[in-house]
Amino acid sequence: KGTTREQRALKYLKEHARQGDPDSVLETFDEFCRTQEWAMNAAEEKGDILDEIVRELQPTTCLELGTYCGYSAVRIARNLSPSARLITIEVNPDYAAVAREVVKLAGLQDKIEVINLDSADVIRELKTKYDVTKLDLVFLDHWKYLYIRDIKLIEEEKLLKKGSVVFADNVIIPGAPGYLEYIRGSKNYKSTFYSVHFEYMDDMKDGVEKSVYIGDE
Ligand SMILES: O=c1[nH]cnc2c(O)cc(-c3ccc(F)cc3)c(-c3ccc(F)cc3)c12
Ligand SMILES: [Mg+2]
Repeated sequence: KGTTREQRALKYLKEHARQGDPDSVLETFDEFCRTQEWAMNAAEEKGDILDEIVRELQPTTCLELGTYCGYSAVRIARNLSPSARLITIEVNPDYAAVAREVVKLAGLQDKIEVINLDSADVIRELKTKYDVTKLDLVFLDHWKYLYIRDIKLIEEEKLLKKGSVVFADNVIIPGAPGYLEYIRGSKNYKSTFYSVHFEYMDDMKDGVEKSVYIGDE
């Protein structure tokens, strides 16, 4: 079959979701993952916690590391205020291409910017090239070994302010070696762990970690 799983998911979304309706795109993607093929979306319990964070925080500037097909980008952006924006970084060009289509299908292309580059390179240029002053919300959902590298880089760039939230997926499966020790051991964060089901798998447990930045500006 010449198509990839991500292309098949996009095809399904284009055929079954309502254009311009983020909720429909998410519901349809969940249906695809439950009935056709599993995909690594921060969905269900993970998505519910993400929704809660966005609704409570009302972030103006959000950064997501690891776009994949754009599911969580749509999930975040659908709850953002009119002038708020999400920058999401995806190193894999095939995933980024699908994500851009999913974002367009949801009608959120004015709120979401998908960048097909390495996260470290973009983080270093957020202030100068991407017109960012501070990040209100960071969602870590890319490669487990990069969580600690990138959070340190974000701190180095002084991109966090008191109250900024760093939300990390997969801290149990597959785990984020070093990240949990680092963030829980840091005096600059107040962290909370949530035990959740692994996306679309009722018999597997994963974990997400919500860390509020309390350190110096
Ligand atoms: O890489 C991921 N990035 C962001 N979120 C992920 C997620 O929510 C789940 C998984 C995941 C998939 C299958 C499995 F059996 C266990 C875990 C992965 C992942 C991990 C290692 C891999 F080798 C390939 C995929 C990611
Ligand atoms: Mg994940």
